[in-house]
Parts: sequence; structure tokens; C-alpha cells
Amino acid sequence: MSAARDEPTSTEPTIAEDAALARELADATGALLLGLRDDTGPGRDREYRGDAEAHRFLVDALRRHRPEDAVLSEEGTQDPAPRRGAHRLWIVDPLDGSSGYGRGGDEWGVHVALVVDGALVAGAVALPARGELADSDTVAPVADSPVDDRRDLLVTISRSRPPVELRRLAAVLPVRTVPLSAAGVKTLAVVDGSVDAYLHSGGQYEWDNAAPAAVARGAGLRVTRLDGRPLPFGADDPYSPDLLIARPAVHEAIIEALLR
Ligand SMILES: Nc1ncnc2c1ncn2[C@@H]1O[C@H](COP(=O)(O)O)[C@@H](OP(=O)(O)O)[C@H]1O
Ligand SMILES: [Mg+2]
Repeated sequence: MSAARDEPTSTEPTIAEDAALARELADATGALLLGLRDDTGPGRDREYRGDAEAHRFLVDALRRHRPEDAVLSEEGTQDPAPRRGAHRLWIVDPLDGSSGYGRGGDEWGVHVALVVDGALVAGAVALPARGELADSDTVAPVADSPVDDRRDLLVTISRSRPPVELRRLAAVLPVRTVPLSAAGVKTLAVVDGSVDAYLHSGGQYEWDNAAPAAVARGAGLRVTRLDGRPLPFGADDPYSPDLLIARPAVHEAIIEALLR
């Protein structure tokens, strides 16, 4: 190997280092939220404190570990000016599924993702009350098995806001819906194979789906909008209209059914 190739070309962290940091911070924020949950009674006060305290902890930790980078958090400023054109942008949801967290269920999570020059490169999802933690770099690959015609396709959807496209999908494919709360919970259900797809429409924000999308892609799943276009990341407006996460064979079958 030449001397020139031994020279470090950049002081920027590697993608594996960023994914490991995302995992570490999602896990630590989750631990804080578990502690707060155990110290408070169920209700709105727990929910609001969870949102605020997880945000403060996570954003402070990112500032310490990656002082040069921009951060977009659900609980932070929505003014695009400070992050516009940022080379490296962390997109975080310190507490996704906050109403469930307030009530005391286990369908809530912490999302930490990194976008570099507009491309989603790393992310981690923690589901602390379920003891689950996954990151884009170390998540196990999902096998791309074909659609099984002998059974219904299991499609996880929002518990509170089911997508209107279900009717169109069910007219073409045999579908059984699995309502779950929180985007990370639904995404990890696709990753662990307990469902075939996660379908959402009617709106979301980049903090809701950036880290889940990173983990899903790391596992070899396909992540797009419902018309097959890529999801937007790092836009001035963090609104993200709809999404589909599934293994490639299922993704193709669903997109084809929706575009008929
Ligand atoms: N129609 C919609 N408009 C805006 N946000 C939505 C939405 N549907 C779902 N979301 C957000 O996406 C996350 C997952 O939702 P769901 O559990 O219904 O699938 C939630 O984030 P928060 O819990 O962080 O607010 C929720 O607010
Ligand atoms: Mg959210």
C-alpha cells in the first residue's frame, strides 16, 4: 500500500462511527425516558415532560459529540435558516409515540438519524419499553422472500390514522392490517419479519421516518413514497406525506397495486 493511501483523507467520522453514535444516543435517551416513566404517573404531564427532557438530553449530547453538525428535532426550532445547506444534519425524534408513552404502553421510541449532503446515511431506533435497539450499520439483513399467495399480506398501519389507500390495495391483494403506534415500532416489525410492510399516508414529518428509514434500508428493505419516489430528507419543510417500507418483492407488489 502506498504512503499516500495511508494518509487520512478526512477528519470526518465514518458512517459506521455515526451509526454507532446514533445507536448510543438513542439508547441513552431511551434509558432517560424509562427512568422518567417510572418516576411519574400516567397522563399528559408525563408525555410533555418526556418530549421536553428527551429533546434537551439528545440535542445536548449531539452538540457535545458533533459540535459542527446541524440538528433538526421535533421539539426544537422549526426555522429552516440554521440548518439550510448544512453538510451534516441530524434528524431526531426524541420521543416518537409520545401519547402512548404518557399512557404507559410500550409502543414508543427514540429516533436518531444523520443526513449528509441531502442523503440519509445512518440512523438508529430504540424501543426502550420493548427492549429493542437497532442501527443501520449492524442490523441483520432481511431475506427478500417472494409474496406468499397462500396467506394475507400483513400490513402495519397507524393505530389512530389508517391510510386511505388501504381500500385500493385490498381490492388487488389479500391484506390484513396490523395497527400499531409509533413509526419505529412499525418499522422494526417489518425488520423482524412479524409483518410484511409498513404503509402510511396523510402526513408525517422527517423526524418520524428518517431513523426508521435508515434502519430499514440497512436491513435491505425498500423505503419510498407510495408512488415509488424517494422520501425527502433535509428539506426546508420537514413535512413527509406518505411512505412504504417493505422487502423488495413485497414493495414491488404493493406499488404496482397502488399505481393500477
Ligand atoms: N397525519 C399525520 N400528520 C402529522 N403527523 C402524523 C400523522 N400521522 C402520524 N403522524 C406522526 O407520526 C408518528 C407516528 O404516528 P402513528 O403512531 O400514528 O403511526 C407520530 O409522531 P409523534 O408521536 O412523535 O407525534 C405522529 O404524530
Ligand atoms: Mg414522531
